[in-house]
Amino acid sequence: MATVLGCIADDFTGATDLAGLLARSGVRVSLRIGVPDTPPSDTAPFEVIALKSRTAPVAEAVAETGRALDWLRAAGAQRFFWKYCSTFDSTAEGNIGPVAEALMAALGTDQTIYCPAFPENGRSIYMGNLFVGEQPLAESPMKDHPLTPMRDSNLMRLLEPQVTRPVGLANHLTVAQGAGALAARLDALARDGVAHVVVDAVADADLHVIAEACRDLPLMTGGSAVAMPLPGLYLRDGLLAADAPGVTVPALADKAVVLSGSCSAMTRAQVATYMATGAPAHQLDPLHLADHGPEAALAWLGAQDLTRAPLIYASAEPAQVKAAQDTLGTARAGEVVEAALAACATAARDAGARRFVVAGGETSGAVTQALAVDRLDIGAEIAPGVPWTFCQSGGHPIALTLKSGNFGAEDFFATALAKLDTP
Ligand SMILES: Nc1ncnc2c1ncn2[C@@H]1O[C@H](COP(=O)(O)OP(=O)(O)O)[C@@H](O)[C@H]1O
Ligand SMILES: O=C(O)[C@@H](O)C(=O)COP(=O)(O)O
Repeated sequence: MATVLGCIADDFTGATDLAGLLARSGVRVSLRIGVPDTPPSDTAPFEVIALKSRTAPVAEAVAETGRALDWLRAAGAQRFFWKYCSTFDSTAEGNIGPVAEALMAALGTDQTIYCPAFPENGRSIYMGNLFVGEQPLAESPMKDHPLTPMRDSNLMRLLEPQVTRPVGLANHLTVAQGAGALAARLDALARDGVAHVVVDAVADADLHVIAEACRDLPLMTGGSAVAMPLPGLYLRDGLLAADAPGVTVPALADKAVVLSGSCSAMTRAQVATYMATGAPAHQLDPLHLADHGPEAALAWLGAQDLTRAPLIYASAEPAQVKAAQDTLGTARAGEVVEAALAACATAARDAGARRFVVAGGETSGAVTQALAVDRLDIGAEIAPGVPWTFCQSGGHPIALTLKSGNFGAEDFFATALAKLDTP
């Protein structure tokens, strides 16, 4: 089926987040890991390409996104969505703005919108300022993010240094008046030459207004939530067949593994909660891994009953992470952990595991690559923004969930595994 909306996401967990919200509609969503080497075939109405471009050099991110755009156009898409983090993770150089401008140039469009709001996960925008729960972005834990510390909460000020053309705002007073008022505001801003429009949203109802007003723009940009109403609107517009088939959940053996490389506060709580259920667990120590490799972890895993879904985790308190980073360097500490979790993933698969719960964005990249997964079908959501996905690895059908560090409730791991049996 020709693709109706072509989406490009700047990281893997963000891509499954977007795909999961689109799949709430029941319409088939397909997610490609990286830009496919082959021309489009067996395409879905919603195609998402997951890139690992959030912190890549700007030129690299722009080039990779351009390749993704070309592939999605070949798949038939005429409308496009650029997905970045709901906390607007970026630096003064990019990559949100430069990629958006490059996409706009390629699509020949003079205006796009920016809406990272995700009310279900506590992200809202008012008068152009982004909030995480009740805290302005710059006062939230995101101020200390290791790669993209967010030290300003104002999206216009964050975006301005990243783009060459004027930035403006469509504020909540306009959005509250409905799609017609928002469309009129966007037109007025376009007449004034404003290319980049931040749009306020504090609730899902605002996202519906925005999607309604912007659904025919060549390019929309934002977090996952503003794309969520699009399938329903496209169905209404006749762009999508109502009987578009959903994803078929494969029959999977119940052997499972949980792999956690995220050190976020929420993931640490999820690790503790899962261990409290009595699940077998093994902690990775980056210093040990740097000297001896993952053999001890692999030996532990090899002795486990995979029907009990053992947990292997490196998740640690900030002081422990800092100690490992001080000794090994930040990059090396991350690499040894990611390599070990990747090795555990393939070992678990070879031992019969068919269900994988993975916590952490970088971790998800490492595990997905090790499992040589190139395409995911999107299934049921476990928590807002975290779906089960289905794919092939090593000739076997497997289920994989890639959880962003900040997402999910404390019982996420057990809930995820239970959900596969009760769709
Ligand atoms: N104990 C640890 N010490 C140092 N680095 C760690 C430790 N545990 C995990 N890491 C690394 O921290 C990074 C966590 O990033 P990521 O997987 O993206 O999680 P999140 O989504 O929470 O940001 C990974 O590179 C991981 O390998
Ligand atoms: O929009 C979001 O918050 C997520 O989809 C996302 O991008 C997550 O990134 P990580 O926290 O780095 O996994």
